[in-house]
Amino acid sequence: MPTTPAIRIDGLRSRYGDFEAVSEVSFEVREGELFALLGTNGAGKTTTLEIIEGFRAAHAGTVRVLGHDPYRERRAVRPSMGIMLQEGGLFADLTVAETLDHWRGFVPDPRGRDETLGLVGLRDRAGVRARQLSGGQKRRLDLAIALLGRPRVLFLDEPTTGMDPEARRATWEVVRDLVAGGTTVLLTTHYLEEAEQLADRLAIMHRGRIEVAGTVGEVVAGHGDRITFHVPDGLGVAELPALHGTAATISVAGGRPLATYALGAAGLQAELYELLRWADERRIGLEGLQARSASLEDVFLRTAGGATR
Ligand SMILES: Nc1ncnc2c1ncn2[C@@H]1O[C@H](COP(=O)(O)OP(=O)(O)OP(=O)(O)O)[C@@H](O)[C@H]1O
Repeated sequence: MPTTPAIRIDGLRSRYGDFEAVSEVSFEVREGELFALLGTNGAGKTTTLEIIEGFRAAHAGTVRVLGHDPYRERRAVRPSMGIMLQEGGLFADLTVAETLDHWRGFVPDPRGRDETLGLVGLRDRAGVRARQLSGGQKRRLDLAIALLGRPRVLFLDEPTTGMDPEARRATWEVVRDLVAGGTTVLLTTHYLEEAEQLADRLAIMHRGRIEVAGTVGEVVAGHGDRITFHVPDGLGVAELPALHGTAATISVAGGRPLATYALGAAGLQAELYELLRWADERRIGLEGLQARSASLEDVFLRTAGGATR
């Protein structure tokens, strides 16, 4: 049975003066799913998020969070929302415990302080002042503040920026547990691996519009396969073969030229066979040879380059 989406955006537009930062954006976030909003710099993610959070009015279109207009019916919906601000809630001289105590005062029936610190792995930092925390620990304290009200809908704006890989993975576990417990999450991130790890569905924005949306599988489908290898020493780029008519593009990886074939319809097996036969006949070893499906990063880079338009 279809349920009402937790977030529904339809035909959203937003302008700064004459400049349209968000143009006709529509998407839904279902109750209990994690939806990732990705995009190039300046794509309009923050503007979209601020409108959904109720901080900014839309110029056109409809926005509903749990069935309410988050700007006009703020009081009805705000208690159900958790917003992870970018260090907005931290006071340099308050300890971690004092920071949470301060914010607990604004939330009806808040989550316990120790429980919240335990959730984000900051229990052993309770007595440390905010200004003495590392960048990643500050982000975890921002997350703790957002979780105090046991939100039904949680907004995470680049939640793991500044975290080391271990802290990032620990935060992903926290977020996974929240989603497993029924929390709806809208995430923005520049880390594509984060979206691949966490998102049930995602959208990629570019220049104010959503260019592609769906599950990771749906988004990468139709973007073909990739074959890559290091261009052998002494071989000119012009000497590389075209595989079923597709020429290699050259980038630099590890200080060496890397050949990439973005393949289409012929299929990976046939094109790989053609390449290996070519190399065999010339007794050339293909170092670092990889054959794989398109990744989210491939789709993102194509979107950023305008290739999907
Ligand atoms: N207050 C403002 N006044 C004028 N233009 C703005 C303002 N805020 C944002 N913009 C412009 O609107 C566009 C969208 O900005 P937004 O911050 O929403 O993008 P973003 O996707 O969050 O970018 P990033 O990933 O770089 O944070 C950009 O071109 C930006 O320069």
